Amino acid sequence: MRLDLRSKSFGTRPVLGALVLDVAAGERVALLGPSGIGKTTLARIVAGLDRDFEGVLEVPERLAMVFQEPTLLPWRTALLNVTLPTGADRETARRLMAEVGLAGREEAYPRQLSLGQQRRLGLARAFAAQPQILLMDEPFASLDATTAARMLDLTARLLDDSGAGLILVTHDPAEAARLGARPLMLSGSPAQLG
Ligand SMILES: Nc1ncnc2c1ncn2[C@@H]1O[C@H](COP(=O)(O)OP(=O)(O)OP(=O)(O)O)[C@@H](O)[C@H]1O
Repeated sequence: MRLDLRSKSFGTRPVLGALVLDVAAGERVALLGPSGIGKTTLARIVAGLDRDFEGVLEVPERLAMVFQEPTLLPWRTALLNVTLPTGADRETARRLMAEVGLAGREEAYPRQLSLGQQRRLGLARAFAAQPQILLMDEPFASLDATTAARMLDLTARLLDDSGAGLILVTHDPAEAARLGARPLMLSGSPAQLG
């Protein structure tokens, strides 16, 4: 994917200046930088969730996004939370649920799952979409250390198996290193990323 951003503002307030973000197929990059610098804004632009910017965006057909909040459908079972938004078949969904340690919980509703389990379900859903690029915005924040480490390991394995590229928004350079993601630092000045 490639984003040639000229500028991004919220109303009259400029948030991001000119930058180029270039991510080759299968490549993993991490967007790092201080709070408020615009990491989430940049990820939302790449995801197609924010089209109100000046610039040119080229993305592959299949993108998946994992947020800090799992954003599951509360009135659907865990299995349907994987199949419905992605179009994946039930077998694929079961296999991915098993890979993230949720075998046997297919018929559970999100509220019956712990936060860590909901996050893992969100991860299974993301990979069920067979993304060419996975976008993750602080996906390991507010998890206890053991759960976060487990999620990181799972993410690394699923990325290895699928060959998907990664754009990770994080505060933590160690997370980027664990996932083999090239660190890209957002700073206040015009940037060339990639
Ligand atoms: N919908 C919005 N409307 C107006 N301003 C916004 C909106 N979303 C973000 N901003 C502002 O844009 C700037 C960048 O926010 P963004 O969330 O992208 O930063 P971030 O680097 O991801 O921060 P953090 O690491 O704290 O999540 C901030 O000053 C924020 O207040």
